[in-house]
Amino acid sequence: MRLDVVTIFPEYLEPLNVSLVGKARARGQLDVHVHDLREWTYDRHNTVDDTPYGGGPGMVMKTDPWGDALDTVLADGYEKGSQAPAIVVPTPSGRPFTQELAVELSGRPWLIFTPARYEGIDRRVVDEYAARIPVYEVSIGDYVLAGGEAAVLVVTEAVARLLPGVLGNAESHRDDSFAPGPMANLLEGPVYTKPPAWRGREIPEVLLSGHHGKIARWRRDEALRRTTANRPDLIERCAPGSFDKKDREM
Ligand SMILES: N#Cc1c(-c2ccc3ccn(Cc4ccccn4)c3c2)n[nH]c1N
Repeated sequence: MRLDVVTIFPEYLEPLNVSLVGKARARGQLDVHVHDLREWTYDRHNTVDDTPYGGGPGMVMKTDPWGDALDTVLADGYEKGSQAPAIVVPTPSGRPFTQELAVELSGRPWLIFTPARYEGIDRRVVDEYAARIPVYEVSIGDYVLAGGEAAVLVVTEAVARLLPGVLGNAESHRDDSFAPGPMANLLEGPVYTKPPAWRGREIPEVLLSGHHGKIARWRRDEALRRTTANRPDLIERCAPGSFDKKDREM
């Protein structure tokens, strides 16, 4: 997968050099290019913003730098053999970024992220490119950030971990919160490791029993308990009859 990021804060994307994404880059599973939007400005102040038409607070990011940057990025990718790009626009007004959307994006060969600042990008930029390639406008949550770079880090990590061979244990996806299967729409339950006792707190006995069926049942019960407590909305999403009455009275 090729990832391009166009930003006025390229240093914000330094975390893409470390940990899971950094290792995937080193193994050649991810080809990441971070671009400084100001390289496509030609005035002495490298201006990327201007006042909003219609008045209102803040500034809007100008069309030309984004158009020139995206044209250059697209030309470079095509020239190097990349195909089927999609643009990902982080925005507070976007569709919720979910595990399902992460799975969809992980199936694409080339993502171009356009994290903006100020009040966002002139709408005509999105309209220009949406006319010829898929554009995903996504929000990582119901809170307001000052820009889209943090969202790029979130989306990139959620997508990269789904790429074949990136997560060491191929089974790890199976128990993901929100992943399809028996744990779909359930949050992960508690996890434990050695020592068996710590400051007088012991491990749930079932986890030391070696009885895989009982352990699986306990984990599912704990996931249901945590989901009921923290995300009752997810319980409603589960298929009717997923849990018998006893399950839900825990
Ligand atoms: N994803 C995501 C986001 C963002 C986000 C993403 C990109 C930009 C570019 C500028 N701003 C500031 C801003 C504040 C208010 C109204 C418009 N724009 C962004 C905020 N906020 N919250 C999320 N879940």
